[in-house]
Amino acid sequence: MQRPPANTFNLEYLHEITNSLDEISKQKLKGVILTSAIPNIFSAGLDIKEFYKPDLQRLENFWSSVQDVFIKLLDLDFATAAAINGHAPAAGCVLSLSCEYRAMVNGNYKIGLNEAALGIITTPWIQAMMYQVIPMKHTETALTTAKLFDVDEALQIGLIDEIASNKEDAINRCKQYIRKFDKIPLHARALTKQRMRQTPIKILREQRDEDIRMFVDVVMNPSVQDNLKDYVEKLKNKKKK
Ligand SMILES: CC/C=C\C/C=C\C/C=C\C/C=C/C(=O)SCCNC(=O)CCNC(=O)[C@H](O)C(C)(C)COP(=O)(O)OP(=O)(O)OC[C@H]1O[C@@H](n2cnc3c(N)ncnc32)[C@H](O)[C@@H]1OP(=O)(O)O
Repeated sequence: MQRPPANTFNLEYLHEITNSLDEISKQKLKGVILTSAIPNIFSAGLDIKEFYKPDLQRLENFWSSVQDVFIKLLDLDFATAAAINGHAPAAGCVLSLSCEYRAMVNGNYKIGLNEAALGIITTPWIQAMMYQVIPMKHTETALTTAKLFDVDEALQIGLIDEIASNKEDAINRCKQYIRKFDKIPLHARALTKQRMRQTPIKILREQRDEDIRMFVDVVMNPSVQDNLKDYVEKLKNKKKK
């Protein structure tokens, strides 16, 4: 990913990712590694500008495009791994959860689902992605407290699989993970993976319209917009301090 300054997902970038995923799906790949070309930031999640004082039509398109990306990512036949070379809050974390394996570079980085701190809530399919990786009880506490884990905590709780010394090491560990499937028939691997992930995939496929409606309702709530205003201000003012 290379969308400076923070690899945030806006509508256009989501379309680019969808197109890339469509393109790679046609190829006979062994696996895919997601990483960032931006030092210290894997992805800062959704672009807050998309849902602070939004245009309604664009907001609906935006969430529908978020759904497209994650339906495709969760469903990829081949192995997926994330070399997390920096912060991965919110949708940055969700992106890594869509992969089967996560190696995170050691450093003063945070990963987790902090949506509640913005006054928004995680959708059921995102919750399912989290509790398929870490236990339900930890998921509930992490989501309700908007917990961002440091690298050691993330390993301890199982949110990441390994700690890497740098980006290259993280990518190598991802490659090693992908090589594990060299002798496994692709079809069996893909079907097993898709069955294991059927909860978020099913919710995404069968409740798309309802999910968009809930997203729009939550985001357009005046108190949520007030929270987002404060959050955007806080992000802007960080630099001035
Ligand atoms: C039933 C369900 C119904 C409804 C559901 C509702 C919602 C859907 C739920 C969940 C989906 C996911 C949501 C999200 O992803 S929301 C986004 C959350 N992201 C964050 O909170 C991260 C915010 N950013 C940071 O904390 C820091 O930037 C970070 C630690 C990542 C990096 O810090 P660093 O000091 O290295 O850089 P900064 O100077 O802070 O940032 C650089 C630059 O980037 C801008 N920035 C950062 N993050 C965002 C963002 N998410 N959106 C837009 N812009 C962002 C930041 O302002 C700086 O800009 P500039 O000053 O112009 O350089």
